[in-house]
Amino acid sequence: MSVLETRQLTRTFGAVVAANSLDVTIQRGEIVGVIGSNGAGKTTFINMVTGYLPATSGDILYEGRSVLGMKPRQITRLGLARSFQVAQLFPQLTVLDNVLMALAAAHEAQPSMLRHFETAEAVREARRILQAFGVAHYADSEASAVPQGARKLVDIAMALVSKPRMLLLDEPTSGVSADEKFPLMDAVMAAVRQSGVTVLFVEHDMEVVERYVSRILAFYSGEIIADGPPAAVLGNPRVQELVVGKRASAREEALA
Ligand SMILES: Nc1ncnc2c1ncn2[C@@H]1O[C@H](COP(=O)(O)OP(=O)(O)OP(=O)(O)O)[C@@H](O)[C@H]1O
Repeated sequence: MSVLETRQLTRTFGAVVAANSLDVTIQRGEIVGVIGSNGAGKTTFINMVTGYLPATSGDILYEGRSVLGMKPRQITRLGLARSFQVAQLFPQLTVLDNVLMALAAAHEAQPSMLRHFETAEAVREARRILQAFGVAHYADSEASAVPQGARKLVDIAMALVSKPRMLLLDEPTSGVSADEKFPLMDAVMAAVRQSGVTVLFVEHDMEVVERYVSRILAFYSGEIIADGPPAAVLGNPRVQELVVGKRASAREEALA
């Protein structure tokens, strides 16, 4: 059985068709990269699948069950977690306390019960998670004082504490320096392999995509114009013209 399946999934914003009848099937254990130029519909797709944006029409099946119309929390509880383009940490709390909060949320604790998640066992589990992501040395630092790459890792670690079976990452390397991006992705992938979670991530950096994924979905103007192994998709002339080329020229313009 597939982990995720969308059927004719569509979202419009007025006259803009941000997702046009998307049929996507993701199998267990796949690591899938989603690429596309600005405005191609990547975030719209992730937001619909995770319940942050209602679909205009179509269906979304997670492990064979429709999650259409469910709230983000309900979808997370079913085992489909996500991280955001900007790390969603409580800046004044320490990194350890952020992970403890995520552990409490994963157990659906009420605020009055949060104290129960500061047990020696919970702290040990939180430290183990930080260790798995290579950021244990930041455990007692305030989240706002931690470098961007490490903050992103903590954010992704927090998405994994609920032990999801599928993880959606929106631009894990955005805002991260060139030096940090491969160590960050190595740490994420090591943790992902350990947990066996299926991953789909949006990524603008083709070097990152090529290195870490087994399959690419290329979006353009709300449609998927190519779907397959990295070499085939990145070598596809339409992808080169409409996705890779556009990104390269946008970068050149920005540098000019
Ligand atoms: N809330 C909204 N209201 C109106 N239009 C929207 C809204 N969200 C997205 N759109 C439009 O839908 C289209 C797809 O946008 P989306 O953000 O999904 O693209 P993207 O591929 O994630 O782009 P980026 O790489 O810039 O994040 C764009 O034309 C965008 O302007």
